Amino acid sequence: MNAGRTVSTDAPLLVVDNLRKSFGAHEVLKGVSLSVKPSQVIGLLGRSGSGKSTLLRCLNMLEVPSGGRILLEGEEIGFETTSGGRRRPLSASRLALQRASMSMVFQHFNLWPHRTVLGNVVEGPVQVLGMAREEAEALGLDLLARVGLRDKADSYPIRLSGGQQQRVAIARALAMRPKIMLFDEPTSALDPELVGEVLQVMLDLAKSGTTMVVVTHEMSFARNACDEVVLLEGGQIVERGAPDYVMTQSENPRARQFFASQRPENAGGPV
Ligand SMILES: Nc1ncnc2c1ncn2[C@@H]1O[C@H](COP(=O)(O)OP(=O)(O)OP(=O)(O)O)[C@@H](O)[C@H]1O
Repeated sequence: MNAGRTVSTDAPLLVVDNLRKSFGAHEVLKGVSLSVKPSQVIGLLGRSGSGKSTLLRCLNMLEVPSGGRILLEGEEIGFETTSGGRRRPLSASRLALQRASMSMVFQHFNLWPHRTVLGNVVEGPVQVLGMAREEAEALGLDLLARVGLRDKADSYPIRLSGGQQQRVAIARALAMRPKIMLFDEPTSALDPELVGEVLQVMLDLAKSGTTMVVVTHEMSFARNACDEVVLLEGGQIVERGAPDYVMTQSENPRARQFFASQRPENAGGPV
């Protein structure tokens, strides 16, 4: 257990079962299985090209898996079973609702430049969830306060630093009231001096019980915020477990090699 939180012992919120993904002849995910419990924070680690982003993108169907299943609270993501027992892809509108329950924060924040910060945060709840604008704005202001940007509500993204823009993107993702937050290397496009403020927001979310799956190269964050880290290599999970164990005690040669290759200043200490 990390970040001073209690992870629920409930049934898994998310189950990934034998997930496969190929791009043409290139098999990128070769049967990945994992589960995420409510309030758990899972770190996906591994070398460049090991399949971390592809795995995350498959979770909410930004990439359609080639095989396997993903279940959120027992409901299959992206597919439904007809009354005749046939499995078929979900309609676009139902898929949009499922996606909303697994909000994603990307490396590049992609805020709408012509909308204010608050406008960026409220658009999803209004358009996708059908929330009344007034309610969405109240929620948006609360979430902006949570990421330390309440005073920027009326600013336009261009006036904000990269770190601030990424914090807006986190508020925007939270506004969908997701069951799980997915983070795809949320700090890797930032100047080094802006990384800490984003990691701190993520650490606060972790402490407050947000269920999170995080692809990261930030070893200190993985160590301090994650309940479990999963090491991917060549599209397969080669090690998993508590961060301290996986990062410093595992006897698995691939894990030892991977963590030995990480920069020392990135391998421990505060976020
Ligand atoms: N849309 C795509 N079409 C073809 N190949 C892809 C596509 N997306 C990813 N790949 C390939 O899948 C492999 C895994 O990529 P992925 O981005 O999942 O790795 P990663 O572990 O997240 O790497 P990084 O840390 O560099 O982001 C790579 O060889 C990549 O080129």
